[in-house]
Amino acid sequence: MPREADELAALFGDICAQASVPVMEVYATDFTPEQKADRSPVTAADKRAEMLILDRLSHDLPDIPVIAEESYAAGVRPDIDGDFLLVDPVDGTKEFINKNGEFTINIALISRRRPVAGCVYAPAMKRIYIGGTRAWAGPLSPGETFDAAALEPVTTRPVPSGGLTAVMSRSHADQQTQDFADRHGVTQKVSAGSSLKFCLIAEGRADLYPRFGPTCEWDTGAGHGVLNAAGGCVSAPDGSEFLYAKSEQNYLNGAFVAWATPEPGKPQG
Ligand SMILES: Nc1ncnc2c1ncn2[C@@H]1O[C@H](COP(=O)(O)O)[C@@H](OP(=O)(O)O)[C@H]1O
Ligand SMILES: [Mg+2]
Repeated sequence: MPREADELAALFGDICAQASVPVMEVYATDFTPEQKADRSPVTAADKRAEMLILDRLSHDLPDIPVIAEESYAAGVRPDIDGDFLLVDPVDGTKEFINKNGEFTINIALISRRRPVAGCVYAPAMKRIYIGGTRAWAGPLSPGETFDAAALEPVTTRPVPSGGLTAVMSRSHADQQTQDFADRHGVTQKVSAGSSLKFCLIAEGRADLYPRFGPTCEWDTGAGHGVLNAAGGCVSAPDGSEFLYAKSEQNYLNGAFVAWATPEPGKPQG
């Protein structure tokens, strides 16, 4: 469904743009974070943006079930038996709370256990990424109308002769991740919050993103979709496929590595 994937990515862009309004309203206040049952933080922004996104999706794509971070935490668990949507209304909640701007709004479509369309929007950084058959990125201020025609195509970069740049979690970096980078020719390490890490590779500003700490499918689906469309891939550290729809393990991901190349660990010359 090539064209459809691009249309869906643009639809997700439009919905993320709209969802940025409540997110940035809360961001501008002295909000108080709460703790979820798993002790991870949540704010009014996550809840308000997720309600808006779910409203739009139920109207625009009524037949596709949705797994959304906050609803899932509250016990909403639709049966998945085919295509489904993943929603993370504020990925990088810690970055949101720390007010460093590195948080994103994420929507992805998963088909046959793989992302086929996605949008990652970083409203505080005023940048949006969408991916379907190809990937595009561009400036977008919170509350501005989304216009797919205003975006530029983005692609991953060939291996730089000076060594690889790895992008890693700002809040969840660990020794295993550092070791993987050191074993794979990384000469520069950059920290970033949220799904922006996939997007930095997608637009040719980094070469890999190793992640050994836990994430959930809604944290990765949209960024993974953008990266695939830009010419990269995501795999398990041993090179095996990184798949979605892991309902039996509560959509929890295992370790993965995002690469700038279409095959894991095979840098282009
Ligand atoms: N113990 C844990 N279990 C599941 N996911 C975790 C986790 N610790 C961190 N994460 C995930 O890592 C994401 C943040 O990644 P990063 O540190 O790269 O920005 C979080 O997204 P949220 O901020 O949406 O909760 C959260 O889902
Ligand atoms: Mg998240």
